[in-house]
Amino acid sequence: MKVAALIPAAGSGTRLGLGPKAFVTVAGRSLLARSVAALAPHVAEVLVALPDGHALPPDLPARAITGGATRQATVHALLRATDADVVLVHDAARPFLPARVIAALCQAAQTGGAATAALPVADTLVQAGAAGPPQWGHLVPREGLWAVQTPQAFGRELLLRAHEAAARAGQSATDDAGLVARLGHAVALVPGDARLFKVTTPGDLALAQALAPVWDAEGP
Ligand SMILES: Nc1ccn([C@@H]2O[C@H](COP(=O)(O)OP(=O)(O)OP(=O)(O)O)[C@@H](O)[C@H]2O)c(=O)n1
Ligand SMILES: C[C@](O)(CO)[C@H](O)COP(=O)(O)O
Repeated sequence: MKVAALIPAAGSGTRLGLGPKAFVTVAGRSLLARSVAALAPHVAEVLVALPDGHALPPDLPARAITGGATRQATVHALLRATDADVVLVHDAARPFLPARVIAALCQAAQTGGAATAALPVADTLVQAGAAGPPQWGHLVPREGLWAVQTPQAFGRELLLRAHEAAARAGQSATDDAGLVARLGHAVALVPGDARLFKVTTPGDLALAQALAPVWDAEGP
């Protein structure tokens, strides 16, 4: 059973404001390098999608393709560039990836075909009111709600079928598990980790910079 890691790293990092986010460094190592290093020991190959005109740093154990205009298009291109049986799709923007989560996802995907890291929601959730400055609209019951992370793991053929169905229907999604669920296929929710937060804003980068010394000392 060949397992490949597919790393969408072709985003422009608009919300962070520091250019292509994959190359932003935390404690001397890029977000991309951190994600590749976490995944490489667990898979047969690592495939990275980069922004057009960018090359993979020479020392990374991975090969690269050019990504698409959206994360969904990027993952679709990654799927077409590998012959693996199982794929682990992981955002380069989530640099702190525990080995425990990788192992659990691979197991869940081999058992049921589709799985995602996720965490039960721990905050009170509110839907903001209509127009104007954000105000309390109404409470969203959090019981049974999970926040979806990556990695997400799938049989490659299943995920490719989900992407092709979405492309035919002109449907978009912010992740891959949602596309598979839209086919009616079960997706296991595998307990993720608070450290698997996505570096999206300057505040997230500050958090990553504070965590990196602890993470680098204890290892994944
Ligand atoms: N066309 C795109 C857009 C996003 N991504 C990747 O998808 C992951 C999650 O996306 P996000 O955190 O939104 O990254 P950006 O799109 O770069 O951020 P922003 O939306 O702020 O521009 C990132 O690893 C990003 O590189 C990608 O490969 N191709
Ligand atoms: C895939 C993802 O990380 C799951 O939570 C998330 O949907 C990515 O969203 P983004 O806006 O592309 O960062």
